[in-house]
Amino acid sequence: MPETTPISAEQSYLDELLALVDEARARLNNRLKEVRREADIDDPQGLMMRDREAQEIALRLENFSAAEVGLMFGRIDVEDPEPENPVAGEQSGPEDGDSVALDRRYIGRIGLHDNDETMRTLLMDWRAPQARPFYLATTLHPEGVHRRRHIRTRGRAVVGVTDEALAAEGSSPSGPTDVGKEAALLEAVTRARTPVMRDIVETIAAEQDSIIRSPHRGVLVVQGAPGTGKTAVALHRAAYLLYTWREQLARTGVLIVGPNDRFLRYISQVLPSLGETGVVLATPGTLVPGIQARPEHSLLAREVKGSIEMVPILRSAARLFQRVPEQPRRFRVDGVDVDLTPQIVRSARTRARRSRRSHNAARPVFVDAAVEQLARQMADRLGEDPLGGDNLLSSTDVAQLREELREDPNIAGALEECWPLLGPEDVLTELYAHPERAAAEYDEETWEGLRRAPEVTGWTDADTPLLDELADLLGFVDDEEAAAAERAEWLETITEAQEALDILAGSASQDLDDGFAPEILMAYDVVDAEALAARQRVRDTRSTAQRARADARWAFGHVIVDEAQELSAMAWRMIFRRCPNRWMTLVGDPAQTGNPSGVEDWGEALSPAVQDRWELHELTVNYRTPEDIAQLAGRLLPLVAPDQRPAVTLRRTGTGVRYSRRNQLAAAVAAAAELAGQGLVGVLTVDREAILRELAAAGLDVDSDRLVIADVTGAKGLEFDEVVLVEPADIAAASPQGYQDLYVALTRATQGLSVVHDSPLPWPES
Ligand SMILES: Nc1ncnc2c1ncn2[C@@H]1O[C@H](COP(=O)(O)OP(=O)(O)OP(=O)(O)O)[C@@H](O)[C@H]1O
Repeated sequence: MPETTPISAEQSYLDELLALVDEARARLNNRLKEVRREADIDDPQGLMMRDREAQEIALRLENFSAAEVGLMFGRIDVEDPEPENPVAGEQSGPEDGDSVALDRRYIGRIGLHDNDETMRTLLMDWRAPQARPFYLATTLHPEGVHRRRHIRTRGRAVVGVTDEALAAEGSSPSGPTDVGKEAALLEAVTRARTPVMRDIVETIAAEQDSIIRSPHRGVLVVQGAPGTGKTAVALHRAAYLLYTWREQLARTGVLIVGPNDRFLRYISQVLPSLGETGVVLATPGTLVPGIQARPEHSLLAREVKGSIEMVPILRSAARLFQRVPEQPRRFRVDGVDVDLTPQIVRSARTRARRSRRSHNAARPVFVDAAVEQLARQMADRLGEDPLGGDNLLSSTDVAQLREELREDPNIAGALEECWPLLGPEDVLTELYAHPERAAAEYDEETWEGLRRAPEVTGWTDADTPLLDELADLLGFVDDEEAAAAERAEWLETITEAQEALDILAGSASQDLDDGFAPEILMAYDVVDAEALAARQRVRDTRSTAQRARADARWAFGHVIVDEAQELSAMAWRMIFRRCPNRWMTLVGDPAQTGNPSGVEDWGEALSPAVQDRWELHELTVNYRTPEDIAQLAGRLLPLVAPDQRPAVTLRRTGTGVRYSRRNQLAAAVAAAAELAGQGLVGVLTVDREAILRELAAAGLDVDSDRLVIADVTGAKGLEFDEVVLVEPADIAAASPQGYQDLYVALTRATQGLSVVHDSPLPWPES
């Protein structure tokens, strides 16, 4: 009999768990095959249910695959009066001598139960409340944990265990603390980086855990220096909330907003639960359905368009479409002249504006008021009593006149010119063509920020919040109209389906004549137009995330914003519109604000939406940058955030800070790649295109996914093993937020930093 070691014991346990996973996976695969076989095209309802089931199974299979690596990573023996898995022979007692029962809990990426009727927990999901002591226990505050074990695995093999004695067993508060945790942590933070972020479930720190599991149902702001785990915490909180509030959030969805597409790709696979159907990942530029925004490069445009001043400017831009003609216009209706006078339009406009409805919703008020006055004018002319008595027309006659006026296309056209049905893009296009009209009270610089050459089309991410604001200001076409449109679309679909079937039926006989096997099932054999249309409809039964993404007015159950310091006042309004319940987690660092209209002060940014009803949490430990690089970045702190204290750096050393001349760039990048090995190199510069060309010409593989060449905006929130910083003085000088950008650039490296420059270094001497 080979001797049982802790590693072999844990290996047997892991084997048991993996067998369960394999079994569950086989069952799911079989069920998936069955579901696909059972699909009955004639039963739209059944089809929908099966589609859903297939989707769910696929998701669970994915979750199993994602959780398989590092399935279990920890174990605690913790005091529990009713242990589910009692620790055999260990009824150790505290000092007062009472015996205390211990429960052995294995902690992992997912939860697993025994298959029998006991449903005994074999593996505790890290998000379960009972797993929490694993993260919180320290020698000083053991939280009832007597022993904690960190289990390291590679593939399906256990490769190491580290034990810590926390309470009892002779541990003393003066003894070494958290050694196992530190070993696991050091291994995690020094690991080579890949283009996608890893989860931190094995080593979540207590200060991070309290944010992840915070029961706060309002706005939670998480602030911390670069590398303190803000992104990690935000994503793990999303996973935790999805686990804890599954029902509610599956229906309402969770929105996660990040600064750019590369960042969204970087975080998209951190946790399997983020792949759930209720999670929408978006940048502020993609939040308005149907708009594909490109980045806004003009600093002035970003500053002007992000400012809260845009609210009155947009309002007046929309009002400019509510026009009063200078001259009366005469129309002939039923042989009678009617004059649409400036007074009539002005008074109808006042009535509509006073209704306090949005522009489009107030349009019927405007039309009714104008028609009413035109009808009165017409009645005066038609029904005038030659003897000077009361008007001869009855109220029914006047009502009739109103209808005639309303249906007269010339009058309808004239009223449409005075108060048109508007879309956000109409108004913004007009505003950018003539900013001096709507922003008459502002200066030339503001107009410059708004103006756009007529040949430019499409929108930037600074325009998206304005389009969203306008959608609110103008109002959506009213719901009844929307329902009518949907009905019309539905009928059209049925007609199209019938036509498609007719064509199919025609070509099928052709095909059969051409010698096609008669047993090939033709669409018209199995489905008629109604059923086909119905099928399309059930196919359109989209997931929560799909529906939320397509609906500009979707109210998400929870909203998470990463790099929240980048949001302008207008972007905040857009985000808050999507979260009427104000249950949000906002993570960011004002010292890294690159957007000239971004956040300098949380209170100022949030007060318009929540006053002072928000909670601030701070993260204090930097897990990313080695000490030498952190110290260099720290020299900028007095310039970018004088009130902020630098984070405690977890890592003492990396590969160091190196300096070289500008003409040595290619060599510096090659050396960085050598040092990074399998890891990532980030080249950060103000001129991405030029550097890309230069490095390609020097023979470097610029297409490699291990080499990222980016400006600072494109590197926000990301990290690289080695960073090559090109001409830091240029970054500092490129914008009013140049030092903030430089601070971001200096804090991206997990191992080493290479500074390539001819210009003097822009940071203060130490
Ligand atoms: N408890 C932890 N255990 C192991 N690694 C951690 C832990 N917390 C954070 N990290 C790692 O530290 C790195 C930095 O984390 P993250 O990107 O979340 O920081 P951040 O505060 O968002 O940084 P920035 O402000 O630069 O965007 C990541 O690689 C993350 O996985």
